[in-house]
Amino acid sequence: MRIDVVTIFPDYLAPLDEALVGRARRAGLLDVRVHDLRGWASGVHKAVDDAPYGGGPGMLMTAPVWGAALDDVTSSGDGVPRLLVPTPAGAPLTQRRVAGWAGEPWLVVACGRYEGIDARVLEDAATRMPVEEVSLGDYVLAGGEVAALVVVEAVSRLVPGVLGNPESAELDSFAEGTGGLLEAPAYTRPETWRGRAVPDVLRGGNHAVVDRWRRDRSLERTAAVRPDLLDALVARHGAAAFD
Ligand SMILES: O=C(OCc1ccccc1)c1cn[nH]c1
Repeated sequence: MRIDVVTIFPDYLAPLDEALVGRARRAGLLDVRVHDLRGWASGVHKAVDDAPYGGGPGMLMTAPVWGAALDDVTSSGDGVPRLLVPTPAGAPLTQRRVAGWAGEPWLVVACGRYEGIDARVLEDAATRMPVEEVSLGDYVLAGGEVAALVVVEAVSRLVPGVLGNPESAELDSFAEGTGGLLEAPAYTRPETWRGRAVPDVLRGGNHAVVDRWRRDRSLERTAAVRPDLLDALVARHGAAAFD
């Protein structure tokens, strides 16, 4: 899979050289390319922003610069990429969307800064490729770079071969393996730590009992922390959601 990231702060994406994503890049499983948007800005100041029409605070990133950058980046590979744009105004990021993107051959992530990007950029891009605006949550960051790190990491770990043990992705919270519930509490050695013992059921060898115990803890935790997820499960499976 290829992932391109366009940003005015390329060094903000340095963490993609580290750990899981870094290893996958070096193993040739991921082709991640970071581009400095200013490479497509002209003039001595290489301006990428300007004041918003209609007034309002702050500055906007201009269409000519983003248009030129996206033209080059999205025509530099095989086929047509899916363009992802982190923004508070986007649709919520979910594991389901991440899983869909992990099946794509090529993603491009556009990192906004200031108050965002001139609306015509995404309108224009959408005439040539799929474009999705994505929100990490109902808060505002200073720019899209941190969100890009989240999206790249979430997608990368689902790319075949990237995770050492593919089963761990199946048992993530929100994944199908846990039936869309939150993960149960987990334990490792030592068996007792500061007077707290690992639950007996986990130290026995009975896998059916362990699975039941984990499911019950997942249901309890989901009911306590994310009743919305539980409601969705019940809506989908009825009482079987508690099996
Ligand atoms: O702040 C965010 O994106 C960066 C961004 C993009 C455009 C203008 C300002 C900031 C964000 C918040 N939740 N999800 C994404």
